[in-house]
Amino acid sequence: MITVRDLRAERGDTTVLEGLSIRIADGEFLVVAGANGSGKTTLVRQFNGLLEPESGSVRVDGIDVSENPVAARTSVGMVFQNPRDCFVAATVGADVAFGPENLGLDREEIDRRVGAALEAVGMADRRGARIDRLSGGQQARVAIAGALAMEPDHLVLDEPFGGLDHPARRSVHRRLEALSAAGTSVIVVTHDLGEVGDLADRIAVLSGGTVAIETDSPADERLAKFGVRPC
Ligand SMILES: Nc1ncnc2c1ncn2[C@@H]1O[C@H](COP(=O)(O)OP(=O)(O)OP(=O)(O)O)[C@@H](O)[C@H]1O
Repeated sequence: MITVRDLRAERGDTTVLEGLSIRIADGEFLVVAGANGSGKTTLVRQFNGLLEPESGSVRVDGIDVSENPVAARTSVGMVFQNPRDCFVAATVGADVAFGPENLGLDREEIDRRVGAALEAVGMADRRGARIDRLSGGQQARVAIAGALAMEPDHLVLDEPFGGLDHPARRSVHRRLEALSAAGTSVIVVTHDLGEVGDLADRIAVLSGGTVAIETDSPADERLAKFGVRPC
């Protein structure tokens, strides 16, 4: 469970979020939507301590993120908008294996996780490929595979599907759906609901620094008023 209470967050000298509270249950598939600049990235980066609240609290599985960011980073996996900055190895397989290796898992388990994660993003046949020779969309898929291979309790994806073609998107969506059904909370940030809206248990729309509306339907007519494209 991720619990945000009365969060106030600033970027530079601007207050981006104020009085924001939300609970994300284990196994919930939550879409965080809202117009550009509404604070979606600012919110989710609090979940693993990349940003800290000015006031209020963020707790992951009962542990305050400010007090124990290491615990939060272990249990909250995150895929960023610009994956290019996040690669740590030269080849696809080595990069996806990096996280599981740091968890101290044995080689067999690491291989299983890397194989399953690359399969989920349609890159199983590119394990030995050099990352700097991949297209932007392929790099985005490797970044998603890296987070999947960690098998975190909570998985946050911030605008992850932009560069992905339709088969890759569908495959990743299926994997996210399965993870959520198995108890992982999945949080997807977007301003364009597309197909992901149909997967969501809940869509939370940020506006005015807080959660302006919550709905379980991507067809909810109120969404358009907040700069969210329904499909
Ligand atoms: N490093 C920064 N320094 C100052 N202001 C920032 C910084 N990063 C973001 N902001 C501002 O904070 C506000 C919220 O940004 P944030 O990235 O959280 O919004 P978002 O909803 O994720 O936007 P988008 O849909 O464009 O990705 C914006 O007004 C933005 O200009």
